[in-house]
Amino acid sequence: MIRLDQLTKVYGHGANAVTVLDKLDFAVDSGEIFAVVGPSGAGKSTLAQCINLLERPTSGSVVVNGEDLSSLPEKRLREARRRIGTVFQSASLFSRRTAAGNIAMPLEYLGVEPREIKARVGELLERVGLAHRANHYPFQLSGGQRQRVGIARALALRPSVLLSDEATSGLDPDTTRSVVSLLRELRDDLDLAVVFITHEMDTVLQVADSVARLEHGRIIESGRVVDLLTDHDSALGRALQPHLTPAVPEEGARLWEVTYDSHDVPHDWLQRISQELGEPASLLAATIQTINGVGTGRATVGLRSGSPALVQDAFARLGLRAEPGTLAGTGGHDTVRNDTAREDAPAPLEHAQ
Ligand SMILES: Nc1ncnc2c1ncn2[C@@H]1O[C@H](COP(=O)(O)OP(=O)(O)OP(=O)(O)O)[C@@H](O)[C@H]1O
Repeated sequence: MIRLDQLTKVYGHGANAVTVLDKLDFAVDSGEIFAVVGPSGAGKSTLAQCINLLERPTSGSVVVNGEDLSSLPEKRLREARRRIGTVFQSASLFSRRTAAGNIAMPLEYLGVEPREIKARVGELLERVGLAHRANHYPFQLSGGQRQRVGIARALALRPSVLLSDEATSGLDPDTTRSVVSLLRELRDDLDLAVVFITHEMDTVLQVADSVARLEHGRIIESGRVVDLLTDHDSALGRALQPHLTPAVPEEGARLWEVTYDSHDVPHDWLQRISQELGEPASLLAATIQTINGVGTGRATVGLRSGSPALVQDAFARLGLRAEPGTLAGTGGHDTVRNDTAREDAPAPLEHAQ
């Protein structure tokens, strides 16, 4: 497991000092994927460099399996760094080395026996599904395959922590899904603590067990993904939901924005709402998914019922929260970058597309 205690990074001195990371605290257990999301300039790259100790924190500590790595002298630090494997954006492979040659590099630096290197590299290629590409050079591999080589290289020294620094940024959606599913497999099979740094909200939902939002060097909200998604008051939970554009309801119907407000919502809730209110409920938009066995999501529903209190009570009895909606749609955002604008300024009805 990895723990950050009051991790702070200040660049510059005196009047020129800039606090880029400000007393960050979080812990990631073995077998857990913890995402850190944040807009450009939030401090994500600096955080990645402090976690793998390419940068020394100004204060605070990075503790891996109980040992404070940030206070180690340089020589011992080199050894301790092996406990953290890093996957970078675009894999950062050496173009003159084959896939196998890239994966072998950390082992070669350590002076591991060639026979042992060969066996370990073979095992790692197999592990990431690239045994048939061992002798291909990076330019002969797809973006997703290069990223798999990067992951295999990061695992070469059997780390207990895997740091993914924007590893899926720039990949197409299918490739992202396949890299994410590999990371989840590795989390389970190798019991890794994975720190997944990204600016892509969509990917967080696919990969993470927990998530923290970093802004201006501070964690402003964090929690288990499933808890955030079922917490109506969570800005991060809302930002994690895909954006929805509801269909236009039939005349006279009122829009309701419905969110899962409990871990225990029946699958047939729409039917039950219709039965309870004695009228058809039209589903105008919905994004519903199961995360760790818990149903989460949001929907836009059209209803003619007159009494808002009656409608809200009916939804509440099923573990759902209903608020009067607008045609501007519900939901979150593809990336962190644009969501402040959307949250602060929901489009009025007449501007709906
Ligand atoms: N060596 C440095 N000296 C001074 N300021 C720095 C240094 N490195 C980063 N910063 C500042 O720290 C802040 C955070 O930068 P960082 O690159 O960590 O953000 P980021 O979230 O990774 O952004 P992006 O997503 O755009 O890469 C920025 O304001 C940046 O200008």
